[in-house]
Amino acid sequence: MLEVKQVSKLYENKRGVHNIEFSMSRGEIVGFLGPNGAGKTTTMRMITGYLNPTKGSITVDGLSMADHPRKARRKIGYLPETPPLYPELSVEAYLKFIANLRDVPAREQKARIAETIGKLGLQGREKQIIRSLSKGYKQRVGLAQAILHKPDLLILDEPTSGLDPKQIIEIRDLIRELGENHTVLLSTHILPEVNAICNRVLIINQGRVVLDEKPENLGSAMGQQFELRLEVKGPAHEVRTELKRIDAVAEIKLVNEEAPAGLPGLLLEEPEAAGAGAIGAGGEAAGADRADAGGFGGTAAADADGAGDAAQHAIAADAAQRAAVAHGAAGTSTAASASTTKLLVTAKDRTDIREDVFFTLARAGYPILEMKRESLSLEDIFLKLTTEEPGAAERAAGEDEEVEDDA
Ligand SMILES: Nc1ncnc2c1ncn2[C@@H]1O[C@H](COP(=O)(O)OP(=O)(O)OP(=O)(O)O)[C@@H](O)[C@H]1O
Repeated sequence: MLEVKQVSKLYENKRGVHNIEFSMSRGEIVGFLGPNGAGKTTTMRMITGYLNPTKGSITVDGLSMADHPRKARRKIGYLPETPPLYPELSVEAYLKFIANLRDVPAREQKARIAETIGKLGLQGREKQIIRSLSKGYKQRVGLAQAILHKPDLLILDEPTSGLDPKQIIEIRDLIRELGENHTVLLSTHILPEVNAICNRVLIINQGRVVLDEKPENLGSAMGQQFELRLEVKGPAHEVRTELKRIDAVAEIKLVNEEAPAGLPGLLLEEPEAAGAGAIGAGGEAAGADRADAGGFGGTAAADADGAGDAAQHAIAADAAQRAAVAHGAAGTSTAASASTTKLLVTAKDRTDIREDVFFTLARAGYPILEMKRESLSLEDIFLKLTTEEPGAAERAAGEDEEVEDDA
């Protein structure tokens, strides 16, 4: 549907976009993300034919934007950041104007406008002057002008920017509906919006595409391991021993959720020395030994300033839990939490270990209270990919490309 090949746009100040390349298939809804000034609007304006690329080619449904701009633009509906509305016109008069502008045949215009008004929920507002509409309704009119000529491809530049939460939900629902019949490229700063509507994510930073993935593949694209967060009813050492039997398990960490504020989710390796026998023989004593020995393999967090105290606290808490279990306090509410172990289990080679974990712990008689696959949030990924040394792109652009003025 859309092919963007090695497209660059260089402005006088050398900013712009550099060798952007991606394609979109029919029916896709692609979220286009990037920090301010990354190049989203520049890219969208080139795709819609409002700006000429300095180099590279753009084709829409096989039509080159450079060679057949009029025909190619007819296939595109564009909602710029600020919708091009005429505030003095009524909704109906404005859409009639747009229908003429976009060569909608005169005999079809009335029905087409009525259909579009229905689709965008603008019934009852046909005669209303655009100036008097709320921002959400103005945005609906903006979307109406973008789809009136029945384009295949919709380019929407921050369509929910400046709307209140209710309007955001309404416009999002509309976009999702439009996505059933259109291919959509949608720029936004609202990351949950991408999770809510898009089936692909494109991240641009300093004028370059830095990620192009389906949401479900984001974790592995970022080199994320297969990790499970578990809450198991059973003593830590035994649970850990059972999990170690699984070949595909690479690492098991106990999760301390009682760390002081500022050190959330500190992870502690359980010391090998604390054997099941010792606990069975006298939980309190075994726990106390562990605390004294301070034997834990900390993560980076545990090495941080002040983490030593947190680790001691965690080990003492764990010792108390074990003591409670050993003293037969099971059945009380304290004991219920005391017999629960929280762990983070990492698999070898990104193997899906969920079934193995389930059956292993079930066979051993340790019920899993909660099992959750860890996943990187889009926010984490966005920050990771877009936090770069400022000016790097400009320097790179200056090295290999010539400067051109805005078209
Ligand atoms: N007409 C122009 N002349 C010179 N530089 C420009 C022009 N338009 C954009 N730029 C520069 O090109 C870069 C990309 O801008 P663009 O507006 O495409 O970013 P964006 O990702 O849409 O940002 P935002 O999220 O803030 O809307 C920026 O550094 C911007 O300053």
